[in-house]
Order: sequence, then structure tokens, then C-alpha cells
Amino acid sequence: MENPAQNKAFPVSWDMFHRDSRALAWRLSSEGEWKAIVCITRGGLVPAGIVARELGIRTIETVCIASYHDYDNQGTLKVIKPIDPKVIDLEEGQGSGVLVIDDLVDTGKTLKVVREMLPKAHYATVYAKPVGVPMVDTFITEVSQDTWIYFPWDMGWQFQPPLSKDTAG
Ligand SMILES: O=P(O)(O)OC[C@H]1O[C@H](OP(=O)(O)OP(=O)(O)O)[C@H](O)[C@@H]1O
Ligand SMILES: O=c1[nH]c(=O)c2nc[nH]c2[nH]1
Ligand SMILES: [Mg+2]
Repeated sequence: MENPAQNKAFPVSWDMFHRDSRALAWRLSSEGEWKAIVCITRGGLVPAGIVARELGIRTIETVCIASYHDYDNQGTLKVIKPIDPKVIDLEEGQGSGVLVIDDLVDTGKTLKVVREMLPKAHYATVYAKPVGVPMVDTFITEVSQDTWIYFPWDMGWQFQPPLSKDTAG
């Protein structure tokens, strides 16, 4: 059965991703000062590195979440590695002073799980789909719910057949 979440394609190159992650850092720079980043693996690792470099943040923690996909549903989420209590307890605790970064928010289920661990953190993603927008504080580009975002680390070079049927040459 076709997955309606993949009706449209939004391919992202490394250049685009770098530019959009820098734009995220730029927007975040006027929204607060953070003592640490928590990145949601694995997709959050790349934007977290770029944002950390731009904002001069050197304390970087991970929360490792795996989603078990059954057929075309996201399935259940499992926290494989929780957040270091030293990071949760920064400033007034509960994630205050912490920036949580992921590559995208889709249904918002992943961010909901992390919000339960860090209710006072600031949540940022590079891309967002409408259903997930209420879960994120700052993002750069919104795409429709029926769009699949293709990240550069998942892609490879492939021959593209020309539009014309006349391929002789
Ligand atoms: O808003 P949601 O519907 O929860 O979806 C968004 C999450 O899905 C993807 O991660 P995925 O679980 O595929 O794992 P990965 O980051 O290890 O690729 C993406 O990186 C987000 O973390
Ligand atoms: O590579 C991805 N692209 C997406 O659009 C998406 N939504 C959830 N998880 C996703 N992973
Ligand atoms: Mg992810």
C-alpha cells in the first residue's frame, strides 16, 4: 500500500542542509542563551554540530530514540539512551537552559517523548510538518504533511533517465 506521507518529495542537498541549519542557529541566537544542546539521534546529530559551532556551545548530550516501523506506521518509540541528569539539572532543572535539536518534526511523537524528560527546554528543528508544529518552538522550513524529506546522508548519486523517451545517443 502506498504511504500518503510520501506523496511529494523534498530532496535536501548537503549545501541546503548546511544553509538551513545555519539559518536555524541565526534565529536561535536571538531567542535565548543555552548552556547545553541535547540532540536527538540520529537525525539531530548533524544540525546539532552546526548549531553548536555557530552558537559556541560545547556541552553536547544525546538522547537516543529508535522507532520501530511496522508496515507504513511509525510504531512504538524506545529510549535507548536517556539524558544525563547533569544536563537535565542545569540552571533551575527540568531542562531549563537546554536546547533540544532534531532534523525534523513530523507527527511530533518524538519531541513529545523528549518534552516529558525536559519540559523547560527549547525545542528546535530544521524542518517541520504541520501536525508536529505545536511540539517545536523554532524551525526554519515547513513542508506539507504528505511530503517526505530526503536527507543527504540517506541519498546517493543515481542516473536519472531523461524526460524524453528518445535516449539514443
Ligand atoms: O515527529 P515524528 O513523527 O516523531 O518524526 C520525526 C523523527 O523521525 C525521524 O527519526 P527516526 O525515528 O526515523 O530515526 P533517525 O533519526 O535515527 O533516522 C526524524 O529524525 C525525527 O527524529
Ligand atoms: O527521512 C525522513 N524524512 C521524513 O520526512 C520523515 N518523517 C519522519 N521521519 C522522517 N525521516
Ligand atoms: Mg530522528
